[in-house]
Amino acid sequence: MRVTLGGVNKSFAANHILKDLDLTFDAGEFVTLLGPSGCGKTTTLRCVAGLENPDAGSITAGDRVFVDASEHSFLPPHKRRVGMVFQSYALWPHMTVRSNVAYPLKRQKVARPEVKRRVQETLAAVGMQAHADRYPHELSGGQQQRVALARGLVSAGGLMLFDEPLSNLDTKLRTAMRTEIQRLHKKFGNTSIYVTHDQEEALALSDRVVIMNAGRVDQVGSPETVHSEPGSRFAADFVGFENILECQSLDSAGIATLDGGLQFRAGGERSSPTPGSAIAFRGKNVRPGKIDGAAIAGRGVIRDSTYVGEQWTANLETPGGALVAVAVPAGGERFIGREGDGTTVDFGIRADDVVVLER
Ligand SMILES: Nc1ncnc2c1ncn2[C@@H]1O[C@H](COP(=O)(O)OP(=O)(O)OP(=O)(O)O)[C@@H](O)[C@H]1O
Repeated sequence: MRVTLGGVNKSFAANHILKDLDLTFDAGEFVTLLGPSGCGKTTTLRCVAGLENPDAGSITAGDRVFVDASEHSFLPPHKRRVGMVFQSYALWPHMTVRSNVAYPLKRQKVARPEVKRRVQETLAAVGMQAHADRYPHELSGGQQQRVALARGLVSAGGLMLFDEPLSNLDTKLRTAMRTEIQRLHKKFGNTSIYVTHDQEEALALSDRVVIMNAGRVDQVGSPETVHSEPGSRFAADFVGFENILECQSLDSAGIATLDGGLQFRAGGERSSPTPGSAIAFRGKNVRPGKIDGAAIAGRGVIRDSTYVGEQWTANLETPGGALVAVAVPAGGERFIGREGDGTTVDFGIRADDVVVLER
């Protein structure tokens, strides 16, 4: 089911939360809304579910109009046939697993034999049929989340909404449930809209990632694109580019002077800097020594070196006062761990590891 949001705006009192949101989700696609706390992800999801009513704009799903503010039309939530899974599971404590999953179908006035069949089928799909007669408090967190998934799936007429469903689970279970969500998404073929602030989760699950910033779409792209080619300073920072240096000036040969006096010589596949642009690179791409054909080459004093298990992190303080964050694998041949704070080292960054940010 194709879902389209056109010009969606939503305010709570004087706070303008969603600002002219245009988004399209293709049939059967898995799309994640990724962004920091408060950027409006949940509000977007709640507008699609019908739990909030946008002040302006429209939302359509397939050939159905969920809401069109200009026409004052609003389809109530239970008529949208949307499956929703919440962080808190939101299971009814006084109902068995079976009754929890059957609940949305009963609200839709589905005939009894069909309710029975669909509940059984869905509980089997999430591996919970053996626990059908238990109550939520008799289940582990992971099992409760499976029931919540089943309840969402049973009522999803082509559209599933997930609001940080894995946040309450421990790391190991979270990874297992991620695989499970992917498997169920493929099996049921719903369009899935998934909200998270966890970058790794978004990359692992999605066909496309929507990065949201303060109620607007900042960037939309494949997981690979948003990870390696962020479109803005905000997106770069959010997906973990530790270094974002402003381009202070540009000479006629196209060499940019960055914060702290570092120089950037454009090359490779990436575009050239322009005045007002910034340069971003990851700490793991800062290489030790003098690098042949480096786009950025410098020297810095190692500061703040910290061992964090798999790697060392540190800042390299350049003579011009810039701090360049580095992350190097622990136990390797590379600098930081061996040299330690206070040592001056050469470093370089290759052109292919640098992204030029125009906004
Ligand atoms: N019912 C409400 N009344 C007033 N303000 C609200 C309401 N719901 C959300 N907000 C505000 O809207 C903003 C966006 O909230 P929303 O829950 O959509 O963000 P989010 O991106 O999902 O963040 P989080 O990851 O923390 O859930 C926040 O500032 C929040 O306080």
